[in-house]
Amino acid sequence: MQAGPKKPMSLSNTLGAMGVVIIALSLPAGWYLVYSKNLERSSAAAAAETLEVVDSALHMVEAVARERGPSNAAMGTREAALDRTALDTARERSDRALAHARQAASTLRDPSLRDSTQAALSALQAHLSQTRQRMDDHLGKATALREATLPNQLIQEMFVAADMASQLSRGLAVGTNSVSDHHQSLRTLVTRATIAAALRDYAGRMGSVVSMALIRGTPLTAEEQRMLSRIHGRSEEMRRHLDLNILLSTDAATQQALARVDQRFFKDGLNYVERTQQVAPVSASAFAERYVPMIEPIVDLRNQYMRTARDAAATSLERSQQAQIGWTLLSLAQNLLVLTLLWMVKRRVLKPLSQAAESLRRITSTPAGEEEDNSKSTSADQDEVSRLTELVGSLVEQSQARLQLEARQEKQLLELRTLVGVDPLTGLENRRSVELRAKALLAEGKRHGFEVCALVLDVDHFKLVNDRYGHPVGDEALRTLASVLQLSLRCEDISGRVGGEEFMVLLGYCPLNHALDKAEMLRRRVELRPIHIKGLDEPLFITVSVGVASTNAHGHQWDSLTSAADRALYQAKREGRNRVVADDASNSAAGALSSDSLVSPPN
Ligand SMILES: Nc1nc2c(ncn2[C@@H]2O[C@H](COP(=O)(O)OP(=O)(O)OP(=O)(O)O)[C@@H](O)[C@H]2O)c(=O)[nH]1
Repeated sequence: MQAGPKKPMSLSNTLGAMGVVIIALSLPAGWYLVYSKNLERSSAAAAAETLEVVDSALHMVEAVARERGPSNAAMGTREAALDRTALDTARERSDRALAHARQAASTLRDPSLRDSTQAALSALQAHLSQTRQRMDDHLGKATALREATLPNQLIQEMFVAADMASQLSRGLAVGTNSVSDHHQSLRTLVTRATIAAALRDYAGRMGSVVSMALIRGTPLTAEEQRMLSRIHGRSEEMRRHLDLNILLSTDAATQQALARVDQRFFKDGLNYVERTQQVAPVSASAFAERYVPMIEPIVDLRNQYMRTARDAAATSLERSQQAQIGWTLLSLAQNLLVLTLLWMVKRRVLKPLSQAAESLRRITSTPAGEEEDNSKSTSADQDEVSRLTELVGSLVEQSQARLQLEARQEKQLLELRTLVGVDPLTGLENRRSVELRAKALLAEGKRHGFEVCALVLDVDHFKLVNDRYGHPVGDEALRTLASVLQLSLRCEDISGRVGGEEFMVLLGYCPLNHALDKAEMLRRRVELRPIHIKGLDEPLFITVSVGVASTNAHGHQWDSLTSAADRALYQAKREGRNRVVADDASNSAAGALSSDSLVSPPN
């Protein structure tokens, strides 16, 4: 079987298909956009949450480092004078910080980071417990029985605990980096906060080393000297890093915090440690009292970094939430707009087009009985516009045919009217009709003995009207004259156009004096009737000359009566036009009759 020619799709269906394609393309694009914005938002949320965990870890690092001070003091105090209050408070603070860090770590989204953090926290807790137990055993012994080298070992173990806590916080900071790939500023801030926390630990270690010597009451050992210079070296390294940050930082609060660390720890604090070794020794608690406030600005700096990081994370989260909402709404609005546009085109363009095509189809449909033109395509094969175009084409064809038909009909009507005795220009009777009816009237007048008068009216200087204003204006003048006749005569009077600009009126049962009055009235009305011509400012006026003849003078014969009226008309023309003249014989007959006061007998 051979496949037929492919049918074009209707515009409505094309529009529908376009809508489906646009929506099908834009939905995944919109979805992808919203999805990627959602990823950014959850990445920002995860970064903000991880920051909290890092912050709690840094607090823990500090708490563990601070536990060393009371531990040192306790180990350097004689058994009898031992007051554990400060030590217990410091341990409780460390435990609280550890518990808080453990709780915060449980919220981490990355399971491997969460598990490794929990494991590191457990290890730290175990190490601390063990070290504390050994310390408590040591403190429980009488001073004389105490092992002399154990405090140093235990302080070393506390250093290990601090190292474990620092390592844990660095691991978390690295974890934060992976979460906040899109948040470069967060990464930098967390790294700096970690450095500050590490610096705080090193500063504390310096104090611990010096305190131990002060507690012992002996100068620093060679090992302690090496340890101090190592710590000093690391601290200076961090200082260089932080000084570099001063140059990079644009935040005034951070710059102030950095300047305070520089002044209080790197200048005052390190000088004090140096002096304490060389000049007269002080008590451990007096040293701690002066030294600890000098390292506090490092904690402030760390807090400042974390504060800035938290603010940046919150701003980033807020922005990404707004962006997600914005893009979701935009994507929805775009789809809605496309659908609305398509719907409007369908409703405002295609529907009226179809309705217009349907109306045209009804107008142009082949009348019943006639055969359909099979060469024309059917509506099902076409779209709305081609259908409408074809229908308009056939409507134009039909109108042209109709116009030709109307012209033919008008011509036929003209011929018909001439045949039935109507003058086509004025609508009055033509010469033939006037003559027929006049002869009937004359015959009746003759039989019943009544007088008939004939009036012949001729437009004066009509040739001039034609020559000056053109033939159409002349025609209009003739129509005006005809309307004056129609409005002025009785229905039983006979009137008609018998020549170019010549009209005739026959009045039955009419004596000559009445006929003359009537003729005068007609002449007057024509003279006064303005003819308004398009394009002319002033109206046109015409006059007529009227010739009148009576059967009383000429008998009831058509030829003799009309000849007499014609003669009277020529006389009126000769006498100057725009006047009514009765022929002499008619006047005489009327004169004789009026003197006799008699009605003329029938001929
Ligand atoms: N517009 C128009 N002119 C017509 C018609 N029939 C005759 N005429 C014109 O009427 C004019 C008659 O001119 P004339 O016979 O010279 O008479 P006139 O100019 O009226 O002069 P007088 O009768 O002597 O006053 C001619 O120019 C004819 O062409 C018609 O149906 N329409």
